Amino acid sequence: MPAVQAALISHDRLKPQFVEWVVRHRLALQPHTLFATGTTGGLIKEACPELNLTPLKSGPLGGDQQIGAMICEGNIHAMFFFIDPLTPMPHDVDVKALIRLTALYNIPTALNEATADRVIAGF
Ligand SMILES: O=C(CO)COP(=O)(O)O
Repeated sequence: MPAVQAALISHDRLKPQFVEWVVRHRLALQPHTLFATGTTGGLIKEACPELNLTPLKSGPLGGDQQIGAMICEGNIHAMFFFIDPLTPMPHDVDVKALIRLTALYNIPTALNEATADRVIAGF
């Protein structure tokens, strides 16, 4: 697959699982330009400093909306977002809006590990 710009995001409870997933797939991710919400991005940078990753704002502070704006502008081509379906979030509306935009713009979107494994297989 030609180089894509991908978004990497995880809610707190899934962050250990998500970072492990990124480490496992770092060779597949390496050629691509990656953007992440703030806390997720910081953890990925610690685990895989070789990745070309730009952290944005933390999700609750507008990071999901930043990713959504990039999708609208055609600058995100895939999203890996381990969502937590069991924890209420203050920025739930931002999460919903982001997922809506991935549907609207037909962006390959992985909301759990099983889907992420299949989407990354196409990279
Ligand atoms: O809350 C998030 C996505 O909704 C993730 O944000 P952080 O990566 O800053 O924790």
